[in-house]
Amino acid sequence: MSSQRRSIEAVDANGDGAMSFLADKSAKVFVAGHRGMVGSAIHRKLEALGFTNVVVRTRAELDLAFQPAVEAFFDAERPRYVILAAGKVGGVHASSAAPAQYLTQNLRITMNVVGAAQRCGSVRKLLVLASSTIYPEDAPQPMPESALLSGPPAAGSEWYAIPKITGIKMCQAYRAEFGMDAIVAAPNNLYGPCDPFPSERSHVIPALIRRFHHAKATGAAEVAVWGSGAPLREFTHVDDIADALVVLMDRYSGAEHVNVGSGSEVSVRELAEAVREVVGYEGRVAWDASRPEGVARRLLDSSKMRKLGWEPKVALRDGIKELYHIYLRHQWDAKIKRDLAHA
Ligand SMILES: NC(=O)C1=CN([C@@H]2O[C@H](COP(=O)(O)OP(=O)(O)OC[C@H]3O[C@@H](n4cnc5c(N)ncnc54)[C@H](OP(=O)(O)O)[C@@H]3O)[C@@H](O)[C@H]2O)C=CC1
Ligand SMILES: C[C@H]1O[C@H](OP(=O)(O)OP(=O)(O)OC[C@H]2O[C@@H](n3cnc4c(=O)[nH]c(N)nc43)[C@H](O)[C@@H]2O)[C@@H](O)[C@@H](O)C1=O
Repeated sequence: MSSQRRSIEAVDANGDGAMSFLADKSAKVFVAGHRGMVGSAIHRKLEALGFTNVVVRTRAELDLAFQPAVEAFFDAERPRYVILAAGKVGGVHASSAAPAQYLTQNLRITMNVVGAAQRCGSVRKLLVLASSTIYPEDAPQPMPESALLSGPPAAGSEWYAIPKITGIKMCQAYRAEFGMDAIVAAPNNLYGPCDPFPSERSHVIPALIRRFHHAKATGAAEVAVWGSGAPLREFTHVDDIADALVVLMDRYSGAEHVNVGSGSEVSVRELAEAVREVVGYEGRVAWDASRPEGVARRLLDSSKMRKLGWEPKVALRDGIKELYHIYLRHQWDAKIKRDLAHA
């Protein structure tokens, strides 16, 4: 069967005769974190697929770190499916700069959502987002799912990685004790629309787009990029992740988490060169060794995800071009707002 055909066909994933996710488009689906990069991509994807009852809440409406509110929400809404894409997320510098917030916010959100989903009794399937940072720095590359807990996560990333590992273990525990169909996806570095562009805490791609654009606009002779340029990373576009999450919701039911990565690895140096070219900046790149370098390599073994019929579609350069256009549109909108305010 072709992967295209598999990707649109609804199957009985659990083998229990219950309707599959893709055949259940009028069921209530709660997407937690729908304004974020992953949450907005899955929200768009579900709407495009024809899901008619997707429930969302902003953080102001529902603080997922506050247990009584989360339980009241689940009791009132009684969703059939839940995708947990909310959390405190940031680039290489962010979690070590705010370790208490990363550890406690992410633990609270995961515990509250998984716990309330089980307690309310309506949830047929729950998907939690982990991350490739769960693996030890010396894991074999590409990293298989079995490398989990074969050593501690990289120093500095533990504040973010430990709640992610806890999420995997919670899903396994709830599956074992309550028979809950709780699954976990572990993506590698993601990029795409709704990845914020601010400076210090952002991920590398929006940070570089912003910096190269500013240098081009001001005629700066060089742009500083963090570290040595040597680290290797695997980037996956969020629209591809949204496809993968739908495949998992529809076809996967197992205690082990599932890696999701594009399989295309680039060095930070190659990435910076690609962003420089897309933006059209003609100056120099200067490597700033005083800024965080991150782990040397982080490539996922995504063969399990591929076997489920998922293939990434967005090439990195196309994704960077799309993001640069979004950035330019934001700049233009901001300029119009400023001009109107002063008119
Ligand atoms: N980005 C990446 O490269 C990767 C991400 N992941 C995982 O994917 C998931 C989504 O990440 P991503 O989309 O990038 O993150 P974003 O920061 O883009 O989005 C996270 C969302 O969670 C919401 N949120 C945070 N705290 C709360 C809270 N207390 N109550 C309600 N909502 C809250 C945020 O709301 P608000 O906008 O109001 O702050 C935001 O909408 C996370 O679990 C992350 O760990 C995994 C691998 C890589
Ligand atoms: C899977 C995992 O992915 C993310 O982990 P990360 O790889 O640390 O992400 P990053 O985008 O911050 O850095 C990637 C590389 O890029 C280099 N780099 C150069 N110049 C800048 C720069 O200006 N900013 C940033 N942030 N990095 C830079 C930086 O030194 C590093 O080598 C987590 O945020 C997390 O969300 C997650 O789950």
